[in-house]
Amino acid sequence: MSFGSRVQAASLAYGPVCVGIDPHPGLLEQWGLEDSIEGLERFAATCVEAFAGQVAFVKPQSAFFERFGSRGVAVLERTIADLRHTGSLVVLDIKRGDIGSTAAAYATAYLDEDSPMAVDAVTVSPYLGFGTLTPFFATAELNDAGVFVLALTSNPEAPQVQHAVTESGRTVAGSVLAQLKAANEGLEPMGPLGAVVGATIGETDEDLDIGGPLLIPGFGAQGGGTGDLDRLFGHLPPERLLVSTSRSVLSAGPDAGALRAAALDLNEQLRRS
Ligand SMILES: O=C(O)c1cc(=O)[nH]c(=O)n1[C@@H]1O[C@H](COP(=O)(O)O)[C@@H](O)[C@H]1O
Repeated sequence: MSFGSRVQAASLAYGPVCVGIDPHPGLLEQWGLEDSIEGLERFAATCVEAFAGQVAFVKPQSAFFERFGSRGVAVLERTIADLRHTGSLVVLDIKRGDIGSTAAAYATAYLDEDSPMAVDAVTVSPYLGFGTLTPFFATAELNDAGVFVLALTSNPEAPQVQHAVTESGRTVAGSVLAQLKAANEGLEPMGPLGAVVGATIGETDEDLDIGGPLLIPGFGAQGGGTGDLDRLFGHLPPERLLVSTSRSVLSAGPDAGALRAAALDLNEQLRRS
């Protein structure tokens, strides 16, 4: 089943919420856990218990695992294995991007089903040139996986690069979005190539109708709300929108039931709005 079909099915079944698994030092403390490998293991296992098969999308943030070295990466690997094929799609947040030959190695590491770290989709950065992402797209296609390309990110520093105007007269973000749209063209119910567009970007004239999924961070802790979602994305099919939030759901922990309830409540709220 294509990634686009899987996104549509998961979103229709559960709603648009993508819960970020970000074992942030502040959250570990809030959950009464040590900022240690044992704390990380407990945090990740609780997230699996709370969210696996309960929400459409989960997005582990690799950085918070990598900071514990190889043992942290081993926890990430186990977390991915426990989350996959439960009904929830795993979007691994790695924001990788490099020259083509190295990009091919990253693509194999995360999108080849034979890899121990294989996931349903990854986040990538286009700032070495959109063409360097080709190995990610090719490996995704072979494995029915997806790729989310940074376009209009949620952080306040983003416009400096993303709003810059290119030789074509388009902005950098507009150029990324246009290339994704061209690559997704004709694919139903949507193509496998997504864009990252923050809920916090304010107004935009860019064409967000790329024929693929949008990963929408910045909802909750970074200030994005339902009004922003309606204004920016209300014209798009809802099953293409992955509303990503980490801290605002995770702060309901450490009880797995309370975490699950927070995610399900948010899905209800977004479905109604
Ligand atoms: O790709 C992302 O998920 C992402 C893109 C972006 O533009 N902004 C952004 O905050 N993120 C990630 O989304 C998560 C934000 O978490 P909260 O602000 O706690 O909801 C972090 O893991 C960020 O790395």
